[in-house]
Amino acid sequence: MQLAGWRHIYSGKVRDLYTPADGSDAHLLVVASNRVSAFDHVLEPPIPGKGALLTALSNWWFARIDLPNHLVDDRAAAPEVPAEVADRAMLTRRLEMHPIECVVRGALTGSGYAEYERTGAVCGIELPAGLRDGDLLDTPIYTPAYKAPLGEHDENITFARSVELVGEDVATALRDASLRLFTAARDLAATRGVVLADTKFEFGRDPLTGELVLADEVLTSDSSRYWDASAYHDTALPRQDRLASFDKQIVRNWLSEHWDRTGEPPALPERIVAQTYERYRELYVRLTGGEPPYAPVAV
Ligand SMILES: N#Cc1c(N)ncnc1-c1cnn(Cc2cccc(F)c2)c1
Repeated sequence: MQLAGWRHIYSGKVRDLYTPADGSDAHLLVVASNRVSAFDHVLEPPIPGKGALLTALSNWWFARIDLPNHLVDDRAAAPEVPAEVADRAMLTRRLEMHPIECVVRGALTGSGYAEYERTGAVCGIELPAGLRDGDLLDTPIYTPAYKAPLGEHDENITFARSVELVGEDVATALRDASLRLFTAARDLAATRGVVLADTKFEFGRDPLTGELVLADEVLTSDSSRYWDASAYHDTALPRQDRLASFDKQIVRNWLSEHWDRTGEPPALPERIVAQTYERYRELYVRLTGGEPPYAPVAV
């Protein structure tokens, strides 16, 4: 997408990164698309309103986190944010990003559970035997990953390896901040009937002050797993329903019934698009207590 005053430099599955077209290097524009991904595929069509809703959720969390973050407050000294993306863009300070995905897990699932099944540990952290997919951990664990080159899969590493990569002081600060932020967010989500199972933070160093700065998006359902607490604790439900991702399960269930996982996935029907937006909206309302800033035009 062309944006006046900005040059596109990278597209992830669901977000796009821009640098100022005038060549200045103090800022970046992070634009959340309406794209949705599942099973490592970007799906069609986009979900109208998704980008704006997740940007609002990230901003809501940033405002409640007592750490310096990369959002630009004083926009007078920064390039203008184009109106067409204003509700789904973050104008940020450009940081020297640490090459670590700071993953914190309060429950064992996904790649963490797969590693546990193979080794009995995750990122070198030994866990009790007999844990099952989705089990809550007695205490959250920090399971960092080394950020692979853009577009490749990240590699789970031990804390000791993160020390080798970024030094003892930074590695310790990343771990301690990530565990503290996760625990606070998990406890807040629990009061809203939502289980925060895991999340991923990214941090950078401010080149002007040297301080540790929270970057990227925070605690969105693209960077985190959120489950409905009542379903999660209903042990009579099938496990897949107890661990249903708040926002993507509708899409995953429909694809499981309409795609054999070969070739490209079929386009989502309009009703699945509408139901999926409603799930994003329900998560936003449950967590924040307010309405999201944007509702797609009724079709
Ligand atoms: N945030 C931030 C940030 C910053 N404030 N300063 C320097 N670099 C980054 C930065 C670099 N990669 N990413 C991940 C990313 C985000 C959005 C879209 C993508 F495709 C990829 C973040």
